[in-house]
Amino acid sequence: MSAEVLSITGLTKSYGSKEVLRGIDLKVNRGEIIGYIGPNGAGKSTTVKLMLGLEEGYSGKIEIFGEDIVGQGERYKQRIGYIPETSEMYDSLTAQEYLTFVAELYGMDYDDADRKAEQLFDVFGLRDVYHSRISSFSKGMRQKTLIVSSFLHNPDLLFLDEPLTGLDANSVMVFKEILARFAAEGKTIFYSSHIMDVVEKISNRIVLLHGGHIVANGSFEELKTQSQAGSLENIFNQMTGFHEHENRAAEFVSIVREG
Ligand SMILES: Nc1ncnc2c1ncn2[C@@H]1O[C@H](COP(=O)(O)OP(=O)(O)OP(=O)(O)O)[C@@H](O)[C@H]1O
Repeated sequence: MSAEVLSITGLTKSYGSKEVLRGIDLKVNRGEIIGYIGPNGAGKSTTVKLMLGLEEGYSGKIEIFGEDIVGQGERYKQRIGYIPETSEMYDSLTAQEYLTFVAELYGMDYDDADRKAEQLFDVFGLRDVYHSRISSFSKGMRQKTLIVSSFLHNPDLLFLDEPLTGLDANSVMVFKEILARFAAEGKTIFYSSHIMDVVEKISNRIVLLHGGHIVANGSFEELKTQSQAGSLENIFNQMTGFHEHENRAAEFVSIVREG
């Protein structure tokens, strides 16, 4: 497999008159963990949805596994795993029904998917609820189900949008280790999150989207040197021009108190 897994050139996307992406260029290689960050509404999910073919109507070029996604049909998606930001799960299904259903969509054999899903559930301590309905699951259990569903077919490229939502501290440790091991094996991970200390630690490269443009693209060490800030949180504040957290907080508190 060639080193370049993902290439975005001159990507623009608008919703009505609102220009969300204003010309994005990005190349991602095999085995990289890219921390894709930016303020709320910056267009992170939009970028991911365009790459997955879930949103249409863009200009520019998106190549995945060396080919333009236009004209690839559904084929390239079989090699992709996706944890969406918010997900509509089929609550009335059991975990077993849901996971085997998703796996079959990815072309897996039912029995293989069933055996593997149950084993993966067991790793997360969920074997006892493999046959329970998703509607009875806690937030963390649902998230673990999504994690299992995104990895079940052994994808080469993963788009993970806030994947730690609802996970307890022990499960977070397991999941971070899983990502590091997969990246070392050559899987490529596109990781979108607002939890800056995790992004700082797990990413080989951090890409910051702001105002429709990529305003930073480098390792944490490189960004730290460029911006003279100590943490990714500070780099984020600085590069997005945000210096007023104290004023905003004081205003909020005062309105609540007086209103
Ligand atoms: N289907 C849609 N129709 C109209 N506007 C949309 C649509 N989807 C997204 N947007 C707008 O595009 C912008 C980018 O949204 P997007 O969800 O990509 O941001 P994000 O960076 O993922 O934000 P967050 O950090 O809050 O998840 C927002 O202003 C949003 O309102």
